[in-house]
Formats: sequence, C-alpha cells, structure tokens
Amino acid sequence: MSTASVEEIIAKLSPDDQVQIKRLLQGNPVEALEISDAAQALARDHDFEIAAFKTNSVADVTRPARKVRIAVIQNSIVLPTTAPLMDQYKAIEARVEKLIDAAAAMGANVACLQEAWTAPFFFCTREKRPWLEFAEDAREGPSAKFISRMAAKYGMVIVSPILERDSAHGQTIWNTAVVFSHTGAYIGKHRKNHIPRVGDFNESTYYFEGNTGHPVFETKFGKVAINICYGRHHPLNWMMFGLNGAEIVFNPSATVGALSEPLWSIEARNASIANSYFVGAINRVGTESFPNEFTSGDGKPAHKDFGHFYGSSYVANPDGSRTPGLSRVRDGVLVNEVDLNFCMAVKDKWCFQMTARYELYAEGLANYLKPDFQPQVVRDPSL
Ligand SMILES: NC(=O)NCCC(=O)O
Repeated sequence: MSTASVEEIIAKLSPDDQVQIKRLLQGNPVEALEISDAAQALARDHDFEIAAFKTNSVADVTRPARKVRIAVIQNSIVLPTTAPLMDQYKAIEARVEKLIDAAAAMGANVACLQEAWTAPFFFCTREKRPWLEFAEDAREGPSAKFISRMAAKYGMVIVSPILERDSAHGQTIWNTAVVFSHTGAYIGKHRKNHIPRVGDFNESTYYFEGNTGHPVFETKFGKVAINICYGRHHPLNWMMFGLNGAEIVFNPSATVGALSEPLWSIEARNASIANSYFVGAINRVGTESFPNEFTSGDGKPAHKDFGHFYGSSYVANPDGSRTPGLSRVRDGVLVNEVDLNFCMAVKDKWCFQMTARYELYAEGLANYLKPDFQPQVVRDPSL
C-alpha cells in the first residue's frame, strides 16, 4: 500500500484542482513561512521533516496581537525494543533534542511531544516488566530534567507527555503530560482522562483514568491544555478544556492506521471549531516490534507489532482551517504561527459559547447518571 500522505496525493493534481480540494479539505489557506538555514541544516543532517506555516487572521484594532508559534513534534523510536531500557530512552532523548533544536530554530514558543515519548508504546504487550521501568517522576525524572533544560535554553514552553510513576501514592502509574515554563520551571501536570479499551491499546492494564480534571496552564505563550490521545474521541473532554479558557489544546497521541486514520483529520479539527481554540494534533511514527507475541483478543493470530503509527501531525485553527500534516513515515517538526486573539474573534463571529445550552446539558447529564434513568424517547403511536 502507498505510504503517501494526503498532501503528497493532492500535490499530484492540477493547480486548479489543488486549490479547490484544499479549500474544501483544509479551509482558509495557511501561509507557508520561510524556514531558517539553521533549521534546514538540522533537518538535513538528522534526516527529519520540517514545515512552517502561519494562520492568517485579521488583527484586532484595540489590543496588540498575541503572536505565538505552536510546534508539534513527531518521532519514531530509535533502538529496538530489546535494547537495554536506559539506552532506548537515551537514544530517543538525543533524537528529540535535535527535533526541539529545530523547533527553536523555527521560532517555536510552545511545543508538544507525542504521547509517552520516552518509550516504545508497549501497552499492547500487557507485560508489566521490564516496561514499567520507563515510568518516572513527573518533576524529577530523567525526562523532566532534560525537558526543563531545553525549555530554559530556548525560552520555550514544552509539554512533555510521559508515563508517570507516583511514588507518593503507592507507586501508581499514570499517563501524564507535564508542562514546563519558558523558564524551565515545572508548571504542572495533567493525567489522561480516557483510557482506551480497543484493539491492541490495552492501557487499562497499566493505569487508570486520570484524577486531575481539565486543567488549563497559563503560560507566557497562552493558556495551554492537553487532551491525551483517546480523549480526542470524547467531545465533552474537549469542551471542558474550552470552558476553563484554553487557547491551545494539544492532543499528544499514539495511534495506528488500521484503527484510526480516517478519524485523524476530523477530530482535532472538529474540536478546534466547536471550542474556538487552536489544537496541535501529534501522532508518533513508525512500526514498533516487541520481543514476545501478543494477541488482540479478536481471534486473529498473535503478533509482535500492532501496526504502523502514521504520524500526520498538524495544527487546527478555530475557523476550521488547518495546516497540512507532517509525513506518515518520517520524524518531523511542524510550526504554525497564530494570533491567540483569533480565538476571541471566532467566538464573536460564530457565538458557539453564547448559543450553547449548558444548563440543558447539565440537567440531561444529571438525569442520565441516575440508576433509574429513562431515555427521552417519543414513540410513534402506530408502532
Ligand atoms: N494511546 C491511545 O490512547 N490510543 C488509542 C487509539 C486511538 O484512540 O486512536
């Protein structure tokens, strides 16, 4: 099967057809930005893709623009999953360092890595050891030290999704996004709210639903939240970040083509439209093979990998437009320059927050949660 991305396929059309299909699929066109020589050299020397865009919006007249460059970073693992664990981590860290260097060379202000970036996505195996040794303290672990250093070096807010070990609470494990300030200081963390129980994504074997609510982190570069992977299928999860005032919501993910690729280009974009904020959708890349076979509980033969992580990271804008996606097969960094004031302009135009009927939803949900709930169905008397 072809490995081409949608963008690579569109590029084969006639110029007129390209304009029309992009208008329909990607909305108001984003502008390509010039990329610095330093970023180009890093991408060339370390073999990854870079892309930079700008979302066009009309500047407010009463307040200064709040220009922010949002970076999404996708990568494959570096060493085989049979290598010593810390070697695996160190090799990924070295790779991610180059990708963050490139994001900085493209002027990124706020960046997010993919879900559980420090490790292969081993949840498919259902084996606890050795994999859980990748879990680490959110503030003091190896990745926290590394990301804090990179954030301070570049004055960049960095969101670092990891597997967290909470020693204060009985060595419990969490799927957590840790947010570091542009100063390098730890700001806070959010734990994944929705745990998949689909296909080979057997994550409930490892950790349970998050207990951090829907925090929005107020940073130098806007109000940032994180809806981790499977949470993107839950519109109310997206909505709660919006109600708390998010301007940028990242969706760090790990998902494979056979399961979710047709959904990928829709969900982040839809969330961005419905909640009038920017969304950075990030997916890992590559095929990861594990030492022992595992089954998917579907009667099919046991296997050692669970398919191709298709990358395709992108940024969605509140007016329904989006950047092109990164490659389906290569590591990469995509930067999108936005004016955060655009969130308010879009709210003024579409009035989704004013026309929402939160009180109706609250009442309906409160009823639904009662054990004796009866669905509100009006039956055709002829039935
Ligand atoms: N990591 C994760 O939540 N994956 C679930 C698969 C999907 O939601 O596409």
